[in-house]
Formats: sequence, C-alpha cells, structure tokens
Amino acid sequence: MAHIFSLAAPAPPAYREGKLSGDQVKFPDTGFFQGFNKPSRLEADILELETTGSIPKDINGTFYRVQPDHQFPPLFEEDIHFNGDGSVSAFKFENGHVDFKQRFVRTDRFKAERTVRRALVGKYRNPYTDNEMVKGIIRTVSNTNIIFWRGVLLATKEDGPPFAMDPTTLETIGRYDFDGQVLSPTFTAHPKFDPDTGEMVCFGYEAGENGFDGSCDIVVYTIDKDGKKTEECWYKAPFCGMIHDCALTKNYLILPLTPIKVDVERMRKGGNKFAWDPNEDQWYGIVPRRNGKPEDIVWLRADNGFHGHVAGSYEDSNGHIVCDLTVASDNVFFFFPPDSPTHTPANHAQRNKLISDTYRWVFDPKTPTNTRVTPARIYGINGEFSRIDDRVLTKKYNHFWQCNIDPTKPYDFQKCGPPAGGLFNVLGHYEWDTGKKDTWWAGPTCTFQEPVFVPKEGSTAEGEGYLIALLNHLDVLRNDILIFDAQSLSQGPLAAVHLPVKLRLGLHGNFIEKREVDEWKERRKEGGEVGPAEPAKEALPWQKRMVERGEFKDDEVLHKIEALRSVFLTLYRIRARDARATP
Ligand SMILES: C=Cc1ccc(O)c(OC)c1
Ligand SMILES: [Fe+2]
Repeated sequence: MAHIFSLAAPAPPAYREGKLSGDQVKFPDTGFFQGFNKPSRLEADILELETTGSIPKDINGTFYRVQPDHQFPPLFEEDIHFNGDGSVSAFKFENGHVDFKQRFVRTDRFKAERTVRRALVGKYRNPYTDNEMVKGIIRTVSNTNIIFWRGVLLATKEDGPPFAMDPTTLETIGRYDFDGQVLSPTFTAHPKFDPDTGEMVCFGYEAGENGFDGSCDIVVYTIDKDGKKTEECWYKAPFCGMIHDCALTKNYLILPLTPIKVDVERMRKGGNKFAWDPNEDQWYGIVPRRNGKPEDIVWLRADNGFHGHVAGSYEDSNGHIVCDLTVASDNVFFFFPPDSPTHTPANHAQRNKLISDTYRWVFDPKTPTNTRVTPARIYGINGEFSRIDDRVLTKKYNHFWQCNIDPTKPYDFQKCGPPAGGLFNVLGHYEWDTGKKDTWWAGPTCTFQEPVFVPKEGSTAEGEGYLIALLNHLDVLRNDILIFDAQSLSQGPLAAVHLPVKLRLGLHGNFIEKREVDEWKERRKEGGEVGPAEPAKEALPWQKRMVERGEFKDDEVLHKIEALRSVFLTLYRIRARDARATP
C-alpha cells in the first residue's frame, strides 16, 4: 500500500545542480540540515520550564545565547550551518523558576527574505552568489554571539555590523552603529569588556571598502562606559585571514590571525569565502589599547594551527602578555578545504583525530614584528569554547571551563548518528595553578554547547559560582540546561531544566544579572537618563558609495517589491537627495 504521503506524481528534486529550484519548501538533504541539525525556525515563549532538582534561588538573571537557524531553504544545496539566520534564546532565571523565549534577529537580510518568502542571499560571505535583488544589502545573519551593552543586546557576526535587540522582549531594534560612531563594514562577534574601566574593545577585519573585498584592513575601536568612542585605529594584516576572537590585557589587544584565507577571485567564481592554507603560520597581532598608530602593530608567528577561542589574558610582572587559547592541530572548518588538494579532515573519523589543546603563549610586546614564537605551556586537554569568570578578564586568573572531547568514552552511534557539531561529551573545569582536571561526562547520547559562568551573589572570589550549559540529547532531539557548582563539575549537575523542543547548535552566550538588566531598563526608558537605544539612521559608507557609483543596476526590480523598499529606504533617501543636488 502506498504511504499516506505518497503524491500523485513523484516530487521533483528541490535542488538542481546544487541550486534551489521549483516551488517546494524543502531543506537540503545534507548533513548540515539533518538529524540534530534539522532546521527548527521556532519562535516561542514558554513560561515555567520543567525542572529536576532545585534551581539555585540565587541565580537571578538571563542566560542569552544565539544559534544559526536558516529561515528558508538556502539558495545553494551545499550551504553551511554558519550561514543560518541568527536566532536568540533567553532563559530567564528568577527565584528558582526558569522561563524561555526565542526570537530571530530581524536583520536587513531576514526582512528582505521574509518579504519574498524565500532565500535571496547566497553563500556564506560571498555576495557574488546573491540574487540581484539584494545587491548592496547588509548580508549578515548576526548568528555568532549575543552580548549585553549599555542596556541592549547586540547580536553579532564578524561579517557585518551588530543588530540591537531589546533584552526583555527580544524585539529587534535595528542595526546598531553606536550612535553613528562605528561605521566599519565588519564588526567582531567577540568584543571584550574591561571589568575595571567598563570599556568595550572591539575590532573588524576585512574592514576595508565593503567588507567583502579581501582587504587586509583591521580596525580597532574602544567605546567607553558612557558609550563614547575614544579610540579608533586602522592596521594592516599580513594576509586576509580569519580573526575570530581576541584577547584583552590592561594595555594591549591581541588578534589571533588564523591561516584560513579569503580569495576574491575564488568568490567571484562562486566558490568558498575561505580556504585553509596548511602551509601558512598562525599569527598574533599585538596592538596598544591607548593611542595606537597604524605602524604600532607587532605580528608574531608560530607553526600552522587553527585558533579556537580565548580563555583569559593578562600582563605578568615582566610586562609580558599571557594569552591562553585553544589551537587545533588541523583545519576545524572542513567545509573550507585548501585550494590545492592537500589534506583536510574530511570525514568524522579524521575529524575526531584533530586535537584542540589549550595553549599558553607569553608574548613580549617589545619583540620585533615577524618574529617566530613557541608556546610557553600546553595544558594537555582536548576541547573548545573556553570560558572564564569574566570579572578577571585582563587580570592574572586561575580557573577556566570548556567543552571537551573524550573519545575513550562510549558513544551511541546507532541512536545518535555522527555527533552533530563535534563530540563535546564532557564539560571540564581547569586550574592553571594546580593543573587540576575536574570533568563530568554527559553519557553516550549527549553533548554540550558552550557553558557560561555565573558568579555567586555576594561573592567576589574568582570562580565562585555556577556553570550553566546546554545539553544536546542527540538521540531524542531535545535539549536540557544543566547547572553545576563551577568548581566541582565531577560531582554532577545540581539541577536540570528541560526544554520540550530541540534547539539548534548554537555558538555563544552570556549570562546577565537581573539587576543589570533592570537598571539599564530604567536608564533607557523614554525620558530616562540615557534614553532609548537608537538604530542606525544612515546607510553604511560602503553602501552610500555603491549608490554614488550607480551600482544598483537592477534598481527597477527593487521598486517592484514594495516591502523590500523599507529595507533600502535609507539608500533611496540618499539617492533622492543626490538627485536633487545634481542640477
Ligand atoms: C566559530 C566560529 C565562527 C566563525 C565565523 C562565523 O561566521 C561563525 O558563524 C557562526 C562562527
Ligand atoms: Fe566565537
């Protein structure tokens, strides 16, 4: 008997020659869109999540995190997870109760695509693969980090500007340019916050012209605690490679440049944004935090490796920079293989051989540029997504936490398939001073997402508090949140929060105290001390230049799509103004 869903005629393929075709709404039948990686697209509110054990009553605040989740089937069948629309989850902890909220970030791209109910933007950071209709649009999906800055959430991705959201409602306020002060085409997903000064130090790479021209320009900004930009300096990188995270000390910002490279020619041909270069060094750019000049950047280099995330960083008593981060032994981004047919871990077995240890580098900032360096210490663990007690950022610290891979533990491949997002089956707590390894294994059907550290109310001691992490149930396609005593993970979770649904594999998150959200709400109210956060009022300089050069060749199409007009409104205004100015 035919299956109940059998059609009168066989369904045509949703993708032809790798491109979306026809009118079915169907995601690709590839690893990035199957099993635990299946798109969710859920926007929801759940009051009073189910729990096991008692949630510590002194956790009062919200755990925000962001995940990529394609709103529509991608234009290209081979699309990757990192190209999915940013979807922000908020877990509000209050007096032992937990509420859930999840919303997409309404980026310009999201709004444009929603208007036409299909994907218009093409491959990851490759505008040459876009539908003509969205030429000149800000393409970012804001899917990598969600940070709290002066009363707003900023959803960030390193290929574009941040988008601001309301921390309570998760409504998108709009593109955020720090009241017109930050106009670079790109902005890091990992700004750093100085706990002593309240400053935000941030940067953009591939920041020249339009943010997709393979430029070696890096811009570094400091925004002070009152929201005023106090530093801006432009530097040059030795090549256009990825600078994903950064490390902050009292006097320096360190920029790890990973040997995964942009090639605009490859992009023009419709190829990948990045290619791994197994013959290139890993580099560290060191810049001063105050009064930096373009020539001040010092580049240090070491043997090839793939940078993960930074744990802590500080200056020691010799004025040397201690910089701790994970560095993997091979190309973590298997979806960006080398141009030449050299080795890149292609299948799961090969990828599981990849080791990502935690490295301690000690840099003398007075070293001549281009000097080769070697690590000072290697911890002897395999993991990623390191976190610290953020109150000790820029200071000598002891504790860090991360997701770990323990391949000696059993994994139920039969029930779970390949471990989506990597086999992070262990959560670890480590101490530099003692070399301690305090770990907890999640079992054969579970993996972790990035944890956050929550300081214990009333305690200022480093590392005294809780560790909160999302648990993936790869067998039953559901998530929990586990809450640990941050300094004794091995005793197991204190409590668990259960979601009735599956989240997606997210990137980063942060815990914000209720007190802080409430204080800023007061300041940001209409007529308050600071007033409501304002979205960007003008197009970015690169967009204005495109209009000036008359590069919107398919202008007519844009005019036909009513709602798309609102996305391009600013650009139209500029064009109209320019037209009036031309005699
Ligand atoms: C984990 C790193 C990373 C780097 C670049 C990205 O665009 C990204 O998107 C989610 C993630
Ligand atoms: Fe990151």
